[in-house]
Amino acid sequence: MNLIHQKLQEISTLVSLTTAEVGYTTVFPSPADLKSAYDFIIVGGVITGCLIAKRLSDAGHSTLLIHGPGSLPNELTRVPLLNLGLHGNPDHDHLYKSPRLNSRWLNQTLTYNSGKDLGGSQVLSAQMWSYGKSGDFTCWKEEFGISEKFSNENIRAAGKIHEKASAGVEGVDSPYGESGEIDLSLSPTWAPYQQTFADRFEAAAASLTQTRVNKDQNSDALGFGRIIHAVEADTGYISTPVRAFFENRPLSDNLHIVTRHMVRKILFDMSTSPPRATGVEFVQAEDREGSVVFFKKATKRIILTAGAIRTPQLLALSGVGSESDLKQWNIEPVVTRNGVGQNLHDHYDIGNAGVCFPKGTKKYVDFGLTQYFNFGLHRRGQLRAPLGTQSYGFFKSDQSNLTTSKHYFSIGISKNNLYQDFYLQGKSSEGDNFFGTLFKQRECLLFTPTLLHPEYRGQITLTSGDPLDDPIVDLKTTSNARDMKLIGELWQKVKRIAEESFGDIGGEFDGTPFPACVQDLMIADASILPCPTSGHMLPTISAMAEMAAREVIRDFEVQRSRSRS
Ligand SMILES: Cc1cc2nc3c(=O)[nH]c(=O)nc-3n(C[C@H](O)[C@H](O)[C@H](O)COP(=O)(O)OP(=O)(O)OC[C@H]3O[C@@H](n4cnc5c(N)ncnc54)[C@H](O)[C@@H]3O)c2cc1C
Repeated sequence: MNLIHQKLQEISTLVSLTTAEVGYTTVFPSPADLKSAYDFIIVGGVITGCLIAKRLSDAGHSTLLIHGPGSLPNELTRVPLLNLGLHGNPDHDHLYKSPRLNSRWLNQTLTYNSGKDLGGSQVLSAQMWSYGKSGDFTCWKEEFGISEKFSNENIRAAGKIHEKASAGVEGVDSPYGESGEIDLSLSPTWAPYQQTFADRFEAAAASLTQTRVNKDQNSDALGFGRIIHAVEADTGYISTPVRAFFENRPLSDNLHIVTRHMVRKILFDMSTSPPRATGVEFVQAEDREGSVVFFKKATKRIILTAGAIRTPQLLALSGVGSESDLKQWNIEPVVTRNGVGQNLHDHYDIGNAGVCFPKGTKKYVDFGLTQYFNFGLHRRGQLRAPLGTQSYGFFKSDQSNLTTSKHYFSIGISKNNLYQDFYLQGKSSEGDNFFGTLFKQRECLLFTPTLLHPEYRGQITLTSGDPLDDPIVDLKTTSNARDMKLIGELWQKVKRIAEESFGDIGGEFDGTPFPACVQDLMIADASILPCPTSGHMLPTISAMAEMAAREVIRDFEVQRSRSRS
């Protein structure tokens, strides 16, 4: 673990210990006080789970949301950037492990971050919101047979309600979209560099993908443009699902939320065909013996939003899984589905490609202690843009030619980024101790070449029949020769752009294509996404959750009016 990370963790642990979970007690009853049956039970309080729970309960359905093993995100982790301190902290991060890679990859074990607290990985995330482009969704339909309902147009329309016009950072006032609970602000641009980078990106994109770059990344096509951050316009806080949907808002009596508990089984009625999900069995997250087991019924539906890793695990443990898993762990089959736990994938990401400018060579706002005070007292300043990321570029392959075997990649530019290598490898005259590097920040850029459509496919494997045990997460990222070749090429391209533009690039690369930042790989809920889009996951999955909630509400309205007539 790097030094800055370690310090941030210490700060966030301290904050966890000192911050009371104020104002939530009535919202979170103890399991003993719950009703025996609800209309809906939602498993996993991630952005999708929180959103659907809010919508269903507001529509009059009694709803139980069960989330574990974490609890509420603590106060200071809402401050952009300090949430990095949760990464690698076992109280807040599942820290899933891959099997050991082979010797060619240095026998390493890869670690995947995944949030434990209510809000799931969004609590750990960088809060960048950009949609993919229409070709991604066409590809879902054409290659994976996904319904037309999940077209780019429908996803964008559903996500639009959270794109709020606001001046997120001083001097920026760009109207965008409507208003919604997830408070999205636009980050400022890197105006002086924007054109230079756009030109350079375009040239590199053209040489790699033989296509042009489209400038408007947030329109149908992807290109170079601004990114939206989930930062509340009023407070500057990160807009987590908990804040967006539950905090300081009148809550419907229809909604009960239980944290620190894990659902360990979905219960089925086997007398119907196909079997019907009727309830859940759950235990306290620390209760490994399962000495107290709770059972709750769902009269209408159970909605699984336990994430890309735990949703397949829970399905398998409940008897909906591959023949081999069910047999190995003596699980009574409900329905055999060999696909459960397969087809796991995400983008490739190479980090650590930073360029630092010595202080004073360019115009920039110093990122010092005053920034923290400024944010703390007035919610102003650079910290209102999490990580200081101010713009982003995406390249794309020819949209008409989009298949999963074609590749995409993106390059991020970031200012005041807190990645270790920025600080420790930059040419700082301020020394490289923690405070020297954190508070005497120079102007930095981050390039993140990303292979958005890799060919590799990984899998989730059960390690036992105990739901509290982590499954093995094996993305098999290094298994595909074409992916490895492309990622190496991308790195070289980015390195060249950085070197030609600004001199030395931080970090050494020996020509071997190794996904260095793979431990920070993002895991989206692969149980609903057939393949990652070329944007970020949060807007797409929250838009899908809006659509799901609407559909469920409509379904039950129709049923109710039928039964009345
Ligand atoms: C470090 C990091 C940075 C990221 N940055 C960005 C970004 O900038 N932009 C972006 O769009 N996306 C980002 N992402 C990705 C984004 O956060 C995820 O795609 C999204 O949160 C995934 O949501 P999910 O529904 O799959 O579930 P997850 O967020 O994985 O959460 C699942 C939750 O369910 C709980 N759970 C699991 N099993 C059970 C059970 N049996 N009972 C009760 N609860 C259970 C888990 O504890 C967990 O908290 C980032 C992710 C990470 C890890």
